[in-house]
Parts: sequence; structure tokens; C-alpha cells
Amino acid sequence: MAEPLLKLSNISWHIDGRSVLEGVDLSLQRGQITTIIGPNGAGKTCLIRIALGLMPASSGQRWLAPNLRIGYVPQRFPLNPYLPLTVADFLALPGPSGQPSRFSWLRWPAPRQQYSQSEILSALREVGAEHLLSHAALTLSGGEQQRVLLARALLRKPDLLVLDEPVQGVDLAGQNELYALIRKLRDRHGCGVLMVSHDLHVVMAATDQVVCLNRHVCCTGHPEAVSKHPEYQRLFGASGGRDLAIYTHHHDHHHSLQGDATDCDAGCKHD
Ligand SMILES: Nc1ncnc2c1ncn2[C@@H]1O[C@H](COP(=O)(O)OP(=O)(O)OP(=O)(O)O)[C@@H](O)[C@H]1O
Repeated sequence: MAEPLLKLSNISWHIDGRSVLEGVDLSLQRGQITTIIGPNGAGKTCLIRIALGLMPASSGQRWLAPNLRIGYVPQRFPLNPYLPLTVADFLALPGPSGQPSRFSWLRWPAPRQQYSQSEILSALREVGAEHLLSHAALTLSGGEQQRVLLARALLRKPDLLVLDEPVQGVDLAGQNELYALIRKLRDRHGCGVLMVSHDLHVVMAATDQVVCLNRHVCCTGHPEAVSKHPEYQRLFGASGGRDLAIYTHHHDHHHSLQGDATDCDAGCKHD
């Protein structure tokens, strides 16, 4: 297999004496879409932030391909409500020179224009949003915001696109459109994609690899295989995860990367 774009090995993260992530492995390949699914509080955002280098793991290793360029699409539109920016202004704000950091990509006033008007227009065109160029950024709908954030990430010409719940607040038809768009961008640019989602059903057609996370990796693989995996079905029910966002999962053992319980005896259980 080709060298990964990004690799996490045995990542753990603890806070206030509480374990949030334990022994997580993740490998991201160019041209592959990987989706992390899991219930609320499973550690998905923490894992993404560790992968991006926005916070350090308590233990484990993070490896990046040399000169890796990451385009990050955050969960929320990161704009100050008192700044009257148009979409064009927002996209012209200079981005970070290296890895994304929490604040570096939103400096104001912009010290210089990093992207030309034609680059901005072409990025907006790619995500089907050129008509939004002169709209006030803060008045955009959820789906429009996600497209503009995607355009922003594309301006960096990323090797790896990272999206934290890209369809949050978007209706079902809009979700399908956004996932189709992400797939199209992956095909056109050949980049790797890492995203978080709450619903395997919706991402099924748009994902190559699913990582089912609940503090540790419960199971991983192709979406069809994962949806049939006993751990996935125990977590999300045989219906396959329509109630994913509100389901909580408690157990008293660990699983291997293949999803097998490693220290489970006759008395161990899920609820
Ligand atoms: N800075 C922090 N301080 C304390 N606890 C934190 C911190 N960041 C995250 N947590 C806790 O870590 C756990 C995992 O959080 P995380 O946001 O990664 O979950 P998630 O899987 O993304 O959840 P959701 O699906 O609800 O977005 C939660 O219990 C959260 O409260």
C-alpha cells in the first residue's frame, strides 16, 4: 500500500483524570475518503483536532507525509458577528502558512490578499457557489456556509481535506448533495478526505473507509462491512444508525482494530 498522508498510532488523550481516547490508530491514504462515526462524546472531534495538530495527544505518535497541505473545514462558520465580511472578503483572508492553528487563519484586518479574485471565483465555482461571491458571509444558510468553507479549504490546494460534521444543520437533500460534492472534489484533486459524520446511512455511498469510534476504535473497514459488523450493530442497532446521534454505548472491555473484543469474557456486555 502507498505511504499514507497522515498516520496516528496508539493515540490516547486524557483530561481531568478522564480517558477520552484510548489506543486509537488511523491511517489516511491519498484518494480515499475516511469517515469517523460514533455517538455523542465518542471523541471524534478530539481525534480530528489531534490529527490536525491543534492539540497534542497524551500519548501515541502522529506522522505526516512531507510537505503535507491540509484544508480544514470546521464545524461552525468561524466569523465574528461584528465583522461585515462578504464571501469574497472572507475568502481573501490570508490562511496559515503551515498547519492550521486555531486562530492563525482568521486575522483581521487582512495584512495582505493571499488569493487572487480569479482563484477565489474558481474555488467558489468548484463548489457551486460563485453566485455567493458578494453575499454577506453571516447571512448564508448552513449548506451555503459549508460550500464557502469548502472553497476556502480548496484554495490551499490540499493533499488532505478534513471536515468536521460537514452536513450539520443541512437538510437531507442538501446532505446528499454535499457528500456528492466532496466525492467529486476527491476525484478531481485526488486528495485524501477525513470527515466526521453522525449517520453511516447517509455517508454509505460517499465513503471508502469507516472508523467506528467510541473512545477506542470499535470496528473499521468498508461501510458495508462495518454496517454488518456486530460491534456496529450493537452500537447503533440493527437499523444501522438512524439514531446514532442520541445513542450511548457502555461496555467494559476493549476491541482490536478488526473489532474483536480483546479482553472480553463470558460476563462482559454492551448496553
Ligand atoms: N477541553 C476539554 N476539556 C474537558 N473535556 C473535554 C474537552 N474537549 C473535549 N472534552 C470531552 O471529551 C469528550 C469527547 O468530546 P468530542 O467533542 O471529541 O466528542 P464527539 O464525538 O465529537 O461528540 P459530538 O458527536 O457530540 O460532537 C466529551 O465528553 C467532551 O466533553
